[in-house]
Amino acid sequence: MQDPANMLVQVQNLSKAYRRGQTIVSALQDVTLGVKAGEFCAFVGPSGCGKSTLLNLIGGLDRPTSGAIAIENRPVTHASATEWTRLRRELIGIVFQAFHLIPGLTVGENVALPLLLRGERGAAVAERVNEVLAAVRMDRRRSHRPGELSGGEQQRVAIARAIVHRPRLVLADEPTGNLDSKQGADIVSLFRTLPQRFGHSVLLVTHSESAADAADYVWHMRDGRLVNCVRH
Ligand SMILES: Nc1ncnc2c1ncn2[C@@H]1O[C@H](COP(=O)(O)OP(=O)(O)OP(=O)(O)O)[C@@H](O)[C@H]1O
Repeated sequence: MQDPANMLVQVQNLSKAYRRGQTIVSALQDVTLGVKAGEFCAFVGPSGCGKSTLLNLIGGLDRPTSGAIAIENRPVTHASATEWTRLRRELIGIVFQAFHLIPGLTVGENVALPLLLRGERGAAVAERVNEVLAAVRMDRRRSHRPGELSGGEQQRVAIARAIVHRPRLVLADEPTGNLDSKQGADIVSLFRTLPQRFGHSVLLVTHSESAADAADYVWHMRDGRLVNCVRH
């Protein structure tokens, strides 16, 4: 058994069922796992096996049917929507397949948003935005709008936005799904190297074998369950 004190994320017997008309869909069944600070963990498995459901539960974007989640040893299973918003502002960054940048804002303004939402202002915001944009090699595009960037560049900006508030945990759901293989490999290498510099953990949901290969370990999922774990 792993020492709970070392765990950034602890998931215990987590299950999620959805009602679809008269039937109950069991999306996640009895999942237990722990993630340590700084670890890069990938989840792979066939479509519909519950990967996004698991990530959404850990990020508070959905609620479990049963089981428990703790982040930094804080029980968050029954956190309210407001508490989850605060937790995400403090501790969690999320990267989606579809980038979700705000088209009317510049790259710099998009990346600054999580800091502004926390009430931060002034030179410290500009400095931090510059630091993370440089880390994803997008500092020269600070004044561009998302529509002027390639998909890979937009995803690099989305990663900068996800780490700007120094989260302990970054959740990424199919972040290379809209990219060609070269851009995808670039994004995966950022997920590999950024934790070494910024110290966060990464949980990555992917269909890509090569993306999963970059992780410290890979959980294979099937029918809502974790079936085995491969360490690299
Ligand atoms: N909001 C919902 N309402 C009903 N069923 C849902 C809902 N969200 C997910 N499901 C079902 O739960 C199961 C797991 O879905 P999930 O999206 O977690 O799988 P996945 O492994 O991420 O799939 P993919 O690789 O295709 O994204 C699927 O059968 C899906 O149809």
